[in-house]
This record gives sequence, C-alpha cells and structure tokens, in this order.
Amino acid sequence: MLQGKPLADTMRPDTLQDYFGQSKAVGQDTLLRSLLETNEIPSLILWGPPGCGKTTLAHIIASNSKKHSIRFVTLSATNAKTNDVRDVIKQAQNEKSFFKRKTILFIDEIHRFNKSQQDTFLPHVECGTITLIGATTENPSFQVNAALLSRCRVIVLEKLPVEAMVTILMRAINSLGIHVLDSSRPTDPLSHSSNSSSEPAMFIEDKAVDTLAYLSDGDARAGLNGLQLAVLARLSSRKMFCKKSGQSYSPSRVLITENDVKEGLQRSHILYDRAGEEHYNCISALHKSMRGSDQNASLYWLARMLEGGEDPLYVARRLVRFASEDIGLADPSALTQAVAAYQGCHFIGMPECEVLLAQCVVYFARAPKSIEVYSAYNNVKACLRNHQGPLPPVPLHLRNAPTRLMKDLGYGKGYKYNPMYSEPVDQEYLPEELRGVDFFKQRRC
Ligand SMILES: Nc1ncnc2c1ncn2[C@@H]1O[C@H](COP(=O)(O)OP(=O)(O)OP(=O)(O)O)[C@@H](O)[C@H]1O
Repeated sequence: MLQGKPLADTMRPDTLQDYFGQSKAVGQDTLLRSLLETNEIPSLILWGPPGCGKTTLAHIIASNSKKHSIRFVTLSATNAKTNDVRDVIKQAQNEKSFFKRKTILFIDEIHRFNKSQQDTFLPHVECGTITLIGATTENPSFQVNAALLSRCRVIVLEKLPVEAMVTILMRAINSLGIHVLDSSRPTDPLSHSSNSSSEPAMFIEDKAVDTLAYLSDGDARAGLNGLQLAVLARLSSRKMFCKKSGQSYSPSRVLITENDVKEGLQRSHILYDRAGEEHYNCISALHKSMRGSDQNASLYWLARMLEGGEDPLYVARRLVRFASEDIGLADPSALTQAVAAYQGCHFIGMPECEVLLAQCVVYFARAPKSIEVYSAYNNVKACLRNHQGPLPPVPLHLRNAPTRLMKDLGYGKGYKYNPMYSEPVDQEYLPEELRGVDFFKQRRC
C-alpha cells in the first residue's frame, strides 16, 4: 500500500463522515451540508490553502452525485486548454438535452485560467448546462471573473486545525495497521506479542503523531506524505540492517519515532515549527532586533518566519503591539503603519504581503523608541493589583449626575469644566488616597 500511490490519495475520503475539520463550511447545520445531503449542488468556488481538502470535498460531491446519475467531470486548469472546456460543455449539452442528465464540472486551480477562459463557462453556468465547482488557493475576488463569481457560492475552507490533523493521521495509521505507543505508559515495543507473519509489526510514538499534526501546518497532504516517508524510511533501514548484518531474519518490529516524522517532513518551511518553540524564538528575535534598532537582523528574522510558512497576520499583530510598546509616543504614526500593514496583509495574503511587513519592520527598526506609556501603564496595573482592601471610590466631583437624586448626593459637585477656564485648572483627578502618585516616574505604586 505504501509503495505505489501517495498515501494522501489512497486515504482520500468518499464521504462527509471521514471529512474532518472545516466545520464552518460543511459542519452539521450548515447550508452546504444540507444541500450536499439533498444532492442539490450549486455552483461553488472552494477557496482555501493547500491540502485543506478542496479536491477532497469535490471528490465527495462526485461520489455522491454518481449515485444519483449525475455526471462529474474533472479538469485541471494547469493543463486544460479552452478547447477541452468547450468539449466538456458540448457533451454536457448533449447529456442534458438527450438524457436529462446533469453535469458537474470540477476545475482544480481555477485561478490559473485567464479571464477569457473563465468567460467560456459563464453562459453555461447561467443556463444550468453545467454546475461548476472551482478550487483555488488564491483569493477569488481577484482571480475569478466577477460575473462568474456572482453565479457561484464561495466556500472558504481553512487550514486544518491540529485536532483534525490528528484524526486524519490516525485514520491513516489505523488503515496501515500501525500501533500507537502511549508515551505516558512506557512500554518496550519489543515486548508486544511477536508477529508470525513476514511483515513486521509497526509502532509509532504518540508524540510523533502530535508532532506531525503540528508541523503539517494544517496541510493534510503534507502530514500524510510525512507519515508515508517516515514509515518507508524505517522499513528500508530494516532491510539495510539485514543486508549489512548478513542475517536471514530481520527485526520483526519497527518503531517510528518523533525524529523519523520530522525527517519525513522534508519541505523546508515545515521544519519551522509554527506551533512550537521555534515560532516563539523567532518572533522574540524579531521583536528584540527591532527594539535594538538592527534593521538587518529584523529583516532576517522576519524572512525566516515568513519563508517558514508563518501566518503573516501573526507577525502583523506583533508589529501592532510593538508600535505601542516600544515606539509609543516617540513616533505615534508607528501604530498607524502597523495597523495599515496588518490590514494590507489581510487583503492580499502571502506572498504579496511580505514586502508590506518588511517595510514596516525596517520602519520600526529605524524609528525612535519610547517605553514611557508602556511603563506608566504597567505601573498603574501594578498599583491596582497590589492594592489592599476595596478600591478607592471615584471622587464625587468626577461623577456624572444625570438624576436629581445623584445631584443631591453630591455627584459632580465642584467639578470644574476645563473649557470654561482660560487658565490651567487646579483640580484633582485621582482618588484621594493616590494623591501625588506619578505613574510616569514611579516604578512601583
Ligand atoms: N478535511 C479533510 N478530511 C480528511 N482528509 C483530508 C481533508 N483534507 C485533506 N485531506 C487529505 O489530504 C489529501 C490532500 O487534500 P486535497 O487534495 O483535498 O487538498 P486541496 O485543498 O485540494 O489541496 P491543493 O490546493 O494543494 O490541491 C487528501 O487526499 C486527503 O487524504
């Protein structure tokens, strides 16, 4: 099973029961799910990152529609020509008029078709000759014709969460007959009952499964490929052992460790551990480099994260924080820059947004720094936390007095409305017991 087809293909589910994650798009009670269950498929654009299940969802729709005698035709925009599309449409017209059969046309990577190629479908989607399902990793607002887009329902699929990845991996692990070793109960896999067949008994550490789920970055194909490579590597080292040692028997048990799966994940960006320590180390290095006004190092850490597959919005959020924490009022426009960079990243995504972040990072590295507001605010927080007993009441003169009773109780009494005074107003704003405290000068309250 492991030698021929990619594991990801053999594990591709046929039914929604085995389609995990993506609850916002096809969870219980979603419109799409009920449409799929009643087999009323509208034209769809499935938009989501690689390996999140776009083709798989189309595959499930295909399995379902075949049961209802609906034709399902697949084209890939990477190699299909406009003539191929015309052929499919012609055939769909014939099927519709002679046999009353519907056709669903699935186009993978639809964003690769240019606008005029996309125009070819338009009238046929409109008159119902074909139901179009397009899959794309790119924002369809920019990559799909507006007219076509308005005739399709856009389904946003997300990176698969870690729990869904674990479930997908476990489904594959079970189907390969691999046993999972519980690391909280250390057992020697060699102590498991021996296997009489020539096939070795295979084991995988549970932490290897978790690591694989984390490092796959929501990409089920990457996770399943990683698992397949790790298993194949272990099996071939078992064979090597026999050859080298000249022994006629080979170890009857094979253990796949966390290191094996890390090696199995060969894509460089996956080796950047988005969920683990490396993620925090790199963002910390970026923050400190900007604080230290080192523009070179700042750019380096930024690139290391982005090239490693980090979510640009995660970096952008940190920049927003940095703008206030480290630059503050030394350059108040830093906050505007950071928010603009965040929104820009949100609009255009990777890889285009990398230069926005680079610009912002260099701006911040070069900017003057001030932690005045940050420290003063920390002093206020410390003051509140360290306070013994009930917090002091709000001084009466600072309170609003919307009712007669409140006025009678002295609310707002003696308050000096500043705009009425041409001179600076002498008035207390802190509670009585904090008089004289200056959070901007004090370290502790
Ligand atoms: N939600 C899911 N539930 C179960 N398995 C999944 C899911 N998503 C993906 N897979 C597994 O991962 C493999 C790759 O997924 P798929 O081809 O659907 O990704 P995709 O979103 O179309 O990616 P790409 O844009 O790279 O083509 C599938 O063959 C399947 O085994």
